Amino acid sequence: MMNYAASPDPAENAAVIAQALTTTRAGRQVLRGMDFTVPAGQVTGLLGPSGCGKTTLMRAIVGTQAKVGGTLQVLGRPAGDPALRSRIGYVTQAPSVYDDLTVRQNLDYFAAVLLPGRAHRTDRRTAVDRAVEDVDLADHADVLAGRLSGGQRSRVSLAVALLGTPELLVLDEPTVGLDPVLRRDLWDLFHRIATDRGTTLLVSSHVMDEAERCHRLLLMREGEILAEDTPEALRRRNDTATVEEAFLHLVDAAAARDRARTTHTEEPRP
Ligand SMILES: Nc1ncnc2c1ncn2[C@@H]1O[C@H](COP(=O)(O)OP(=O)(O)OP(=O)(O)O)[C@@H](O)[C@H]1O
Repeated sequence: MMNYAASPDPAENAAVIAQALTTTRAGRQVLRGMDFTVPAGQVTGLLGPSGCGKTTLMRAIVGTQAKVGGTLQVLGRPAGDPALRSRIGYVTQAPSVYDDLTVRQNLDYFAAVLLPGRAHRTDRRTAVDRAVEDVDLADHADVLAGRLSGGQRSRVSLAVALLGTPELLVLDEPTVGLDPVLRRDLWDLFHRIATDRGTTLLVSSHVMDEAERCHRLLLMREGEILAEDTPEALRRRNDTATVEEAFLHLVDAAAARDRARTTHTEEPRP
């Protein structure tokens, strides 16, 4: 079983602090009063079944989600504060790259937005070279993005997010559809980014074996936090061999509580 060292008190040095966080989408409550922290400089996994609200939560953190209630502090500022824009990298599920540009041209384009002007020419080139190396696409730098595999295109998106050397990197299911070797390589990259640069990573997934690769986990179900802890502590506390079993145990317990609550509410008065 993998164990990554994590600091003992995540709240002490938190990149994200949420209190009573709520939001609605299309009139439906999607986040239902969430309290959690994301420790700085670590890889935190956001795991939960499809539709539980992972993307919505990430959108709230990066400041693109409307109608967010409660308190949400990101890198010491309220979520959505314009000063946070250059400090956060966000990679959505759909790779945002231009198919008719090469990998390098895509990165040059985004680098020009981040670091405009002749004065930044050298910085732009350095940032693009480093991002291409980071995601291991140096051999494909001159290939059109439209001719890349799905995994390679996801890595171009990640390279774009790395260009601005963000303090917080929010990655929405970055390993979906990738083969096991690429998934392992990407997770190694996430850890290198956290260790070498002190970057905070929040990575969503619904693949439970990826949970074991995180320093810390936020387990979600139906817009609520089921558990927030290290993989090791979750296994130990639930007396299970894997995080997946711990998660299922917690889901069953939460479902039983919901059922009991419903039955109780429906009982006729004497
Ligand atoms: N654009 C939208 N308008 C209205 N409701 C939405 C929209 N996008 C998502 N929802 C609803 O919000 C809820 C949470 O969706 P969200 O995409 O955050 O879940 P998720 O956990 O990221 O799912 P997945 O793992 O499938 O990506 C779902 O019930 C979904 O139907």
